[in-house]
Amino acid sequence: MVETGMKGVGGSVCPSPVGNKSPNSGAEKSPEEPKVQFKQDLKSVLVTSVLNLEELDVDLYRGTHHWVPRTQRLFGGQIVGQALVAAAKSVNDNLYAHSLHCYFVRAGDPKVPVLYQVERTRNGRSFTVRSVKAIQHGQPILICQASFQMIQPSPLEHQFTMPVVPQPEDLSTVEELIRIHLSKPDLAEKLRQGLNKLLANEVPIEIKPVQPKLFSNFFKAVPKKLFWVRARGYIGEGNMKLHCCVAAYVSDYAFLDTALLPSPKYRAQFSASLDHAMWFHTTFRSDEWMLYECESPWAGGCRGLVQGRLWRRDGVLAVSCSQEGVLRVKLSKL
Ligand SMILES: CC(C)(COP(=O)(O)OP(=O)(O)OC[C@H]1O[C@@H](n2cnc3c(N)ncnc32)[C@H](O)[C@@H]1OP(=O)(O)O)[C@@H](O)C(=O)NCCC(=O)NCCSC(=O)CCC(=O)O
Repeated sequence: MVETGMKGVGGSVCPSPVGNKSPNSGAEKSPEEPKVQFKQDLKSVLVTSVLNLEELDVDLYRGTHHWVPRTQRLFGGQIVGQALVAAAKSVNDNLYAHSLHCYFVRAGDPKVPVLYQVERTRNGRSFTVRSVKAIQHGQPILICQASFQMIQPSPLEHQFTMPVVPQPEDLSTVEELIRIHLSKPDLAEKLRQGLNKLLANEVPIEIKPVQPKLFSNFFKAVPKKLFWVRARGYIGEGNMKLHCCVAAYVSDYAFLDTALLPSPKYRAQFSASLDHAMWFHTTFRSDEWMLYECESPWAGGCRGLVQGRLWRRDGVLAVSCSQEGVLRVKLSKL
């Protein structure tokens, strides 16, 4: 088990009802991840800092920020991840998050920490529910309900099939793709500045787009994108509660802009997630590559709906997500 310093977010791996049976096991085996030395040495900042909440009182925690988006409002994934950490601290070790539902009701202020107040809504025989309020300046910025369940195997099991895509070893990271763009001598200066800003970002997530073209948002496309994603640094096996909190962080990144893909002539003037829901199906490692399959079935009324699936690379559906966001757009000059 990983030593996280996170009381209550420890525990063993969750053998969930959907189980650990890999659709790919016994058939084609995924190539083993090469042991990259720095990844083993460098513990994920998500574990050491972002999700390492300070306990102020019973069911009251304080969280600080690591990376703040250029919008200068707190990253939604950080707030959801921290809220889930706070909720998980108040449940028994034999209970695992299976879902959460959140509303982002105010922009988070990066200048001050966030307080997380947990209400023990109900303890049941199988299911336990917690409500968490994330507070800044005396007012809620996020309300979150998280539900936990004890391990209950069931004969009822099915899942969709994971899309067939190139393996992460055969794809470039976002940073590598940006450097390729930057090496082009005819690159517009404004775009160069924007790309350099992106490179300077210290997002604790690594991404390898399956369709790199779509990440530039210049091409009209169906509202669907796929990318491999993992937390930067080492987290390790064994702490499933922590991996769920990291997945909550990761799942909000580059999610909502899936709704912009069919309309490349517009760019978002104001975009923010309004709500976020997640369902955790089985065990996974958030510091290992997972395929994020994002699609947007609908956009309208200055809002976009996005749905996502996080696949383990052995073909197991690990997490499902949904989000609606506000999207106020203007004609793009590029
Ligand atoms: C969504 C809102 C903004 C609610 O919208 P409201 O319109 O009620 O709020 P508001 O404060 O009155 O307005 C917010 C901004 O929208 C503008 N605005 C409001 N109504 C408008 C209208 N009808 N037409 C044009 N603009 C309008 C306001 O002028 C203001 O712009 P100005 O600001 O220019 O004055 C709020 O609930 C909120 O901030 N929630 C938190 C959302 C959030 O932070 N989510 C997580 C981060 S998002 C994220 O992490 C995604 C990450 C990713 O995609 O990678």
